[in-house]
Amino acid sequence: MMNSECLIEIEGLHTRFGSHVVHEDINLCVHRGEVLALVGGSGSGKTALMRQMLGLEMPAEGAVRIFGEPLDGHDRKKLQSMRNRCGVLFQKGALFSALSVYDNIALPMRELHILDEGMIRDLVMLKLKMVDIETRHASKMPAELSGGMIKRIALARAIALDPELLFLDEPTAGLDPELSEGFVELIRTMRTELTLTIVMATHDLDTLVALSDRVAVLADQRIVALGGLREVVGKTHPFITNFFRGERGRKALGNNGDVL
Ligand SMILES: Nc1ncnc2c1ncn2[C@@H]1O[C@H](COP(=O)(O)OP(=O)(O)OP(=O)(O)O)[C@@H](O)[C@H]1O
Repeated sequence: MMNSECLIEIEGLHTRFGSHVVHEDINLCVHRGEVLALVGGSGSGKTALMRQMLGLEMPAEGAVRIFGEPLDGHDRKKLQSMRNRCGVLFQKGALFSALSVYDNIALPMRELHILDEGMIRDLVMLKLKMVDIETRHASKMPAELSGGMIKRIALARAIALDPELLFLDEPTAGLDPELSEGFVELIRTMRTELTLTIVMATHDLDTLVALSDRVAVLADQRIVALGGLREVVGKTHPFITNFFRGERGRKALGNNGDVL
């Protein structure tokens, strides 16, 4: 049974690319208001799963519902209106290089065709403030910006339409530890201010510890563990042991593997 408490619900999902099986029988409920982290080895299908949650790709088998509605069988307009309730910060293509900071953030607003330029201007400036970027940078091009600024501006674009649901693919990849910490803090603030539900893929344990309420571990084409960090760390799957119990894990979780 589909559960009304689930902002995203996945039932019996299979993903295949030709003969390559990526997911087999994935079942998952993302609760409203939670931060759910997807972890798994490279190629375990974290990005593919998020793309299917957004309806950018369709599963070979199974069903995905977001906001209580199935993703298949909709016309483009309906699908677009569901996507407008989602913000996306994907690893690749964080910003359009040919557009200024201002135009990058304004783009999703303009695509709605209901806001006038004055209103868009106010909203762009507000979003820049929310991500701690001074408005004087609005006319800059992405090539003139540091990696940390690009992430913040990409986040400003992701929240341009005040989404309920935010997808983050490796949000702190490519940032040094200090910038990464600042960015995580920003996401935490944003989460509270905007009462967001977040689905995030990450390899970074510090990000995972700082942000996630629950963790879903993808391995062997399935979700092999799902729960709070403490619960997941206690499981004995080889991926989990390697991922959480190495030197990196001890640093992020504390010497005893304690997450608190
Ligand atoms: N459109 C596609 N066509 C063919 N194969 C694909 C496609 N998208 C993903 N794959 C394959 O599916 C598998 C899962 O890819 P995905 O990018 O979801 O993994 P991931 O867990 O996000 O990996 P990473 O941590 O490296 O980003 C990979 O083997 C990838 O090559």
